[in-house]
Amino acid sequence: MQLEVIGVGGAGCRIADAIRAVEPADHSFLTDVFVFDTDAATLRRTVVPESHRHRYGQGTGIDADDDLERRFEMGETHAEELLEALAQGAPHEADAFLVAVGLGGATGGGTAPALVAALQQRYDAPVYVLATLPADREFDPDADAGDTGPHSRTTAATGNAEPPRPTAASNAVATMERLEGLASAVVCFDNEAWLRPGETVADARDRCNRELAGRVAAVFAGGGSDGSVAQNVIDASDVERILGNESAIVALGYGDQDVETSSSRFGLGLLSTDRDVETSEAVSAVETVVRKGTHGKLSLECDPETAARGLLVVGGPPTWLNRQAIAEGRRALQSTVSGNGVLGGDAPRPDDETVFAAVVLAGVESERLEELRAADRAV
Ligand SMILES: Nc1nc2c(ncn2[C@@H]2O[C@H](COP(=O)(O)OP(=O)(O)OP(=O)(O)O)[C@@H](O)[C@H]2O)c(=O)[nH]1
Repeated sequence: MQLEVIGVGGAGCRIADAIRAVEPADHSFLTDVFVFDTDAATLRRTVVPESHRHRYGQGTGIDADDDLERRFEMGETHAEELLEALAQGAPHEADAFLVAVGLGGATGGGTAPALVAALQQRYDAPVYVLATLPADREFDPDADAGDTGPHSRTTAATGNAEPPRPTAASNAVATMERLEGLASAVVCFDNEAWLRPGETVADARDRCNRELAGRVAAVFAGGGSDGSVAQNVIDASDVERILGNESAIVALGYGDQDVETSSSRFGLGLLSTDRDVETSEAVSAVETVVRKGTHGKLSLECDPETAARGLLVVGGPPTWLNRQAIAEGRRALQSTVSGNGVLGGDAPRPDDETVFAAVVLAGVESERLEELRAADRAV
């Protein structure tokens, strides 16, 4: 499918950049990647072409004000301008939009609701939101036991200082509420669960963004590449069926395993040939990655059994994609989620040396969102 990615605010721009970086050369799935921010420096740091960067809101005074309510108004004022900026690309060719944003701040969280509403109105394609949730240590001085000292925002590892964001939980909750009923679905990535003890978001963000971008690519870039055809292509309408159009909360799972795809007849790598793959090892690899994808670390911690719908994409070198094992993986996912809407597909990647499973759990219930609401109420 063809996805149009729009990053808004600091986190959104960096995540959009990271998604662009993982687009496989032999399998493009992005119509365009745009980055929007009030901050020129953030835009400059992306590798997105200048034609696809847009600075907005300067000179209004609001860009210097971090009050989220005022930023919601600013979002509404500028939504049309942002849609116009998309005309530098080919938004009409997109099967879906993905608006990436870090919840907790004012810029991205303030702009995303109006931008999502405007995109929904202008285009027929679904508009998904990819949202990071703030970590406790950003707004709660006592949260991270691994900190280097009381109320410290500097880690011993890198010294990456960050100003606290006392309103991060409240901002995240307020933006989530606004997105309800506007976004087709909200894919969440919880920074709290992905930061290591003592790390700040600034320390961890490149690693987190790579992780998230890899999951996004694995889901949205389904299908074959380099002339190899998937047995079961996951297309835009499959993704739409699973993500829905009712602002479902979505968690992404991922598991992979390196596999040997060639063998050397003389032991020195002089004559390397495609290796025969035993059925049992292919089955075992698929089983392993599906298990990791479903029960390993999710982008948002939740009980997979609360999911209303699920999607499984298994990819890798074609000889490793055992059809029966993939079908069995889909059945296993079906028996895990509570609803009965589960789809599965394969993504042959002849040049890869990794078998992977990407899992989408849609309509999940997550305690983390409840924790953020509680933190908001406690302010
Ligand atoms: N995963 C991830 N999270 C990030 C990143 N940068 C920031 N965040 C998170 O996103 C939240 C919002 O940060 P930004 O995106 O920089 O904020 P903004 O939308 O530009 O808004 P302001 O800085 O308040 O103007 C933070 O509270 C962090 O939780 C990033 O690169 N990756």
